[in-house]
Amino acid sequence: MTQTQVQDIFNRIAPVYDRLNDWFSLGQHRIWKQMTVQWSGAKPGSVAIDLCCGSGDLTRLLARQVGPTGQVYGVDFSENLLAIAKQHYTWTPIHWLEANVLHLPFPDNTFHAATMGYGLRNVSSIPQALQELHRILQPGATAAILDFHRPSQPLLQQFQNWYLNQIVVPYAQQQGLTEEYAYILPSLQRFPLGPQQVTLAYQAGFTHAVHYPIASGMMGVLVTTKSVDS
Ligand SMILES: C/C(=C\Cc1cc(O)c2ccccc2c1O)CCC[C@H](C)CCC[C@H](C)CCCC(C)C
Ligand SMILES: C[S@@+](CC[C@H](N)C(=O)[O-])C[C@H]1O[C@@H](n2cnc3c(N)ncnc32)[C@H](O)[C@@H]1O
Repeated sequence: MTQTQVQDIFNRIAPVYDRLNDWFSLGQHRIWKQMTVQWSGAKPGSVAIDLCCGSGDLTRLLARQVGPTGQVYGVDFSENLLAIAKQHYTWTPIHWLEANVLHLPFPDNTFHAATMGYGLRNVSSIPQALQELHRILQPGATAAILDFHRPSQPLLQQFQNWYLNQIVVPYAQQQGLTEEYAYILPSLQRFPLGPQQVTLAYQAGFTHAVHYPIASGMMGVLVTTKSVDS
């Protein structure tokens, strides 16, 4: 799928994106995103960035974590999802940026922490995204990258496939978004498993990387740190 096709998918689902995420995950995605913020190591006063921020719910959790003395940037190339993100008020001002995370307009070694929620599986080049992420992080900084994951247990794999095909897609079809949500399962099947994500992080220059399966292995968080000697 090309970058433009991905951009079009998210521009089209923008009006229902948050609501369907809450429904389909029974609200659990908010917990998964809070876990991601915790794993990023962001703390009060940090200068942090949320890549592929979409409608900004993870970005707002990051802003709450860094507090009024910190700074947060939310970056996405979906104009329609960013428009939704900008509608929300937050105590900590968030800098919203419409940009491609493969070509970020930030100097090297800028950020104390980074998050990415359900973005890595959707970029056109995972290695390039990880290299750009490594470049903008300060030495010693950590990124936490949340996405789908394929559970190792066959029964859970069958449940995940069934849920996506028999619950998610049919309901999305009622919203006229069949193609958009039918994209999830094949994108998940192409997505590297945890150990492969760790290898990709090391190849991008990170010196520490761990993948944590969550939600019975149906989701996962890659936590990776840039060397203090970078
Ligand atoms: C927030 C979530 C998914 C974000 C998301 C990511 C994508 O790449 C998409 C691509 C195309 C359309 C939409 C998305 C998209 O919304 C995770 C929660 C939403 C999921 C659709 C629900 C998946 C649920 C698990 C497979 C099983 C959960 C079982 C339990 C009932 C919680
Ligand atoms: C599934 S949404 C995730 C949104 C949000 N992070 C969340 O956790 O709900 C994936 C987002 O990645 C964005 N995206 C995909 N590739 C991108 C790229 N190369 N540059 C910027 N944004 C990108 C899409 O526009 C979309 O908003």
